[in-house]
Amino acid sequence: MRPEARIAAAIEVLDEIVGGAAAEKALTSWARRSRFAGSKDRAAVRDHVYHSIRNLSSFQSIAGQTSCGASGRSLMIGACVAQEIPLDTVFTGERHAPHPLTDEERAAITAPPSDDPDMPAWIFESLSNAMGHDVALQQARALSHRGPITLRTNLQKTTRPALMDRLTRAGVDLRENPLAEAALTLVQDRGGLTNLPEFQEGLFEMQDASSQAVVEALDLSRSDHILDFCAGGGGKTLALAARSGKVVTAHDIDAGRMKDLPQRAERAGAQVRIMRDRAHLKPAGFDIILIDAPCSGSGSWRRAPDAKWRLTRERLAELQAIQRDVLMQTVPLASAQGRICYATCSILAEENEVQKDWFLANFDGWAVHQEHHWTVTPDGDGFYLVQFMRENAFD
Ligand SMILES: C[S@@+](CC[C@H](N)C(=O)[O-])C[C@H]1O[C@@H](n2cnc3c(N)ncnc32)[C@H](O)[C@@H]1O
Repeated sequence: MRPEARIAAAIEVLDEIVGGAAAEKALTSWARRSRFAGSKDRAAVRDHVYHSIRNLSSFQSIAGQTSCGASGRSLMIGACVAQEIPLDTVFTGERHAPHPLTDEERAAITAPPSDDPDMPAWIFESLSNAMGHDVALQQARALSHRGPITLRTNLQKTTRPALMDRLTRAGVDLRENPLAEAALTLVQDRGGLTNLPEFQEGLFEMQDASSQAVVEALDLSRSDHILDFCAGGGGKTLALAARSGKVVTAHDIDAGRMKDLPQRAERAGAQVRIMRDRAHLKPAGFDIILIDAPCSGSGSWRRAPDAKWRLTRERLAELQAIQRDVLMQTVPLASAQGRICYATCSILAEENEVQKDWFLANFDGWAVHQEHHWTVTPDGDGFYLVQFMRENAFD
């Protein structure tokens, strides 16, 4: 496909997304009906689409439109202006290119805004209240860029330098990521990593560096019984198992999410015990309980940018209620010295500090052992971790 045809395809997909379709679904259905598109075309259309959703408000404003009146065409006009792509070379109307700009469209174009947070106003206000306007704007702008692609070296099977050496010889351009000791981040974007023999041998998993850093922040050395209470696909379960060398119990309310975990654990050489039924988890039986809580995902909105435009106050309140429920459920499972480690991939105080304060106010005898924030940076996503411990268990 020519560059203009890829932009026309992005316009088509974006129209579906602003009409309410989920971004991944809209891209998949476009790819299905566009058999002529090769892998590079699909990647290029995807890049256009994700970049436009991340910057939806800015690009709409360049095209002289509001966020409410978003359309694929105005978004791509804004995207081209922002990237200094001459509009007349793209909007030509020839073959599969989008049709030329009308006089009205041309007259509506304005300069790119410098301080648009590109998120709903109520969310930006909440971020600003928690971290101050300038930091909030810096975080919002960080979310408008593409996120890094990072691998986690399986330290049970190899070392980071050894893996880096093998992958470099296989043509993968990587850098050591300072956020986590097992993290290697792609310098040059490329797909197909999970087809490499190194992946099949279990030498690495795909995992954001902040997710890895959360696991690295936990002291697993004196913890024999480790529970990943919201295991999902098991990314953190495997990291916990690799780091501790111990059996990790994995649970999730939606057991279906853990369906690939046995196979992933086998590939990694990790010892994972899956517990589908919460009633079978041993009371007072765990020294480390990781809660990788369901959340807005605001710290990783670079990867799922439509989520930031869809989050509502009501949904956030629902998530907070679920997070509190999960915290409550884990208290009876913690051993006398046990730690409850509550994490979110969110930068919203409502899901982080507010939940910490709620826990401390509602559970007597518990205190904060450690608290960490990871902001959205070129190295990793935004994450939060607070570790609670019984006051009488402090050394
Ligand atoms: C952020 S995801 C976990 C991601 C996973 N830890 C990983 O690293 O790949 C949150 C998970 O919490 C699960 N969850 C939601 N409510 C829960 C509950 N009450 N008890 C246990 N798990 C729950 C969801 O099904 C979802 O898989």
